[in-house]
Amino acid sequence: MQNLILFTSKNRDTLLKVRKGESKFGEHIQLIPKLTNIYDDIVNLDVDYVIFGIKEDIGVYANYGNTGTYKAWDAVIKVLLNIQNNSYSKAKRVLILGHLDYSKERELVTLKPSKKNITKARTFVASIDNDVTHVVSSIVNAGKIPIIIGGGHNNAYGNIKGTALAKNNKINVINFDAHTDFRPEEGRHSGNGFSYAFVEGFLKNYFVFGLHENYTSEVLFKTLNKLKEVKYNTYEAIEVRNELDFNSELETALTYISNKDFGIEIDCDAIENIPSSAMTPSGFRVKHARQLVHYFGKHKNASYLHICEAVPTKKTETKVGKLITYLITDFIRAHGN
Ligand SMILES: N=CN[C@@H](CCC(=O)O)C(=O)O
Repeated sequence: MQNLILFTSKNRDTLLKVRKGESKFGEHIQLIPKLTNIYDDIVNLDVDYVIFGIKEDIGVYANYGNTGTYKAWDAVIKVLLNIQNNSYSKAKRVLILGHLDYSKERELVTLKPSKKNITKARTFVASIDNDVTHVVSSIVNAGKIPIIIGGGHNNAYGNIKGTALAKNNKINVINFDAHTDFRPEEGRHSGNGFSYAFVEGFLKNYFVFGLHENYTSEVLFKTLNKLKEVKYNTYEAIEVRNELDFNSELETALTYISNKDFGIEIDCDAIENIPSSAMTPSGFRVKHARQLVHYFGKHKNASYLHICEAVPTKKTETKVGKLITYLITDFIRAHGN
C-alpha cells in the first residue's frame, strides 16, 4: 500500500498541545507502529473506529471543479487531537491510521484542464479508487468502522465498493449534498462516484438529502425519477418553501436506507458558507449537518462516515478543522450509545 502514510507517535507529539490538568483526545488515541497489512495490523486492536484522510483533489480537477480538497486532512487532525478527552469522548476507541498521499500525482491539477489532462486525471482517479477500496474493505473486514476525511466526492465510490466487498452485499447510502454526483460514467471524477457504484452493483438504495434545484439538470432529474432505488429531497423544498420538514425527512430517509448496512456521506458544500469545492452562500446550517450525522450515526447499520469536499485555506483551516471534528465526534458519540 505505497500511498498510505501511517500517522506516527512523532506526528502526534508535534501536533498535540498538552495542558496541565487537562487530558486531550490525542493523548488517548491508538496508532499502528508499523504497517504490514492493514487487516492484520488492526483486527486484534481494541478499537471501534479507524480514521484516515485522503489528501487528493484530482477527482475534483477531473470534474472541472475548484481544487484544494487535499488540504482537509491536515486541517482536521490538528484540531481533533487537541479537543478535550472527557466522559463524552471515546478517544481510546479510535485508531488514527494515517492518510493516502498523492502529492506527486497532484502536480497534474496545476495544469490547464485540457482534454488530455482531464483524461489523464480521470484515469488516475480510478487508481485512487483502488486504494480507497482496499483501505475501507480492510477496515470493515476487521470489524471496525472507517471514518474517512477529505478528498473529493469521487472517494464515495471506494467507500461504497470497499464496504460492499467486505460485507459481501450491496449497501445503501445517505448523501447530505447539494449535488447528486450521479453524472454519467464518462471516466471517474468527483461528480459520478454514486452512479459508478450503482451501475457496478455496489450501491442499492441511494438517498440524496438536500439537493439544490439550481445545480441539478433536467436530464439528471429525469434519470433519478426513473430509478426506484434513488430517492431525494431538495434544499428548497425543506428550507425555502417549507413543503417538507427537516426532521420528518430524516425519518423518511432512514426508513429508506436502514434495512441493510449503509454509509453516511457528508459533502461540505451542503453547508452554508463552508469553504468547499462548490461553496454556497445558501445551504443548511452546521447544526443541521450535526443533527443528521447524529441521527443516522446512532443506527446499528451505519457502516462508515465520509466527510469530503472541504477546501480549507490558511485563514479558514481552523474553522474547517473544527467543523469536521464536530461531525466526527457526533458520529462516535451517537454510534457508541
Ligand atoms: N462533488 C461535486 N460534484 C458537483 C460539482 C459541482 C461544481 O463543481 O460546481 C457536480 O458534479 O455537480
